[in-house]
Amino acid sequence: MTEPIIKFDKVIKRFGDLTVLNELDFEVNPGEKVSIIGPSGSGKSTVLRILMTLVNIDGGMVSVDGEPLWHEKGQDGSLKPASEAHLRAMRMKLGMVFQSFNLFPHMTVLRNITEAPVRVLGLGKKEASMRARELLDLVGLADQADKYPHQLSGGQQQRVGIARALAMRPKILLFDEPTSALDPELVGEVLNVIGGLAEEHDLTMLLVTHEMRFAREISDRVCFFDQGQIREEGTPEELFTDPTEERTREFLKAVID
Ligand SMILES: Nc1ncnc2c1ncn2[C@@H]1O[C@H](COP(=O)(O)OP(=O)(O)OP(=O)(O)O)[C@@H](O)[C@H]1O
Repeated sequence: MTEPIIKFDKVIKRFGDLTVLNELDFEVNPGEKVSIIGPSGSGKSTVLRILMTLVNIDGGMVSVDGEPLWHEKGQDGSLKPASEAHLRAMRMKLGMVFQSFNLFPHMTVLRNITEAPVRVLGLGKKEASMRARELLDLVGLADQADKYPHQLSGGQQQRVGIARALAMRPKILLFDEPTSALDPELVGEVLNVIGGLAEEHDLTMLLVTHEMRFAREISDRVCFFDQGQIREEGTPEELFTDPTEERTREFLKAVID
């Protein structure tokens, strides 16, 4: 059996009195494209933030690529909280595309993409530029390398965000509502790029989205989150056409109608 590349085992996350993840069990297999859907506040983005090591967990265990993420083995073999060095090493396995692009405003498009590979991976500038240009080509922006983010549309900026995440060659790519900050007419171009990646790459993809039609098209599996747990999951066909849970039906009716 394939080992999951992402595994949440009874994970608890609280913010003060609010329990956001309530003993969450969740797995993603290598190469799988999984969408997380669900009502606002159900903990979807928190799952991504935990994976990016932006927020710590309060209980349970998260593993990425077979290794504990928030823990590491001490000399006596027991698990202790992860050191900064362990978190940094684990973070390299993941890339994230943010809702608000998060590009460096004072750097050109090319430099936005080469910066981390040069600084973090130690790539030569020439090689990093060559790879960045290939990635810009992949996202349809080969002719925008020397522009600054403010000279691009939101859709173009988000495509640079995708190229920038890919430049670090992550095993897993996370998308946090990648189109929700865009004007409606710019959503399609970003979804096309993500859809193309999903089709052509063996990259593992985990996507939090409100775009139901898109989740349906690109996902191998869709998970419906509710109150910090997976209420229902299945193939897009199963979940969207014939959900078994009343709560899933209500949610889909509200967002699709
Ligand atoms: N840093 C934080 N401090 C306090 N509360 C937080 C923090 N981050 C998230 N929360 C709360 O945790 C809950 C879950 O947040 P999360 O962003 O994971 O929800 P979501 O399902 O992604 O929602 P949405 O679809 O609205 O983005 C929300 O009630 C949110 O207000």
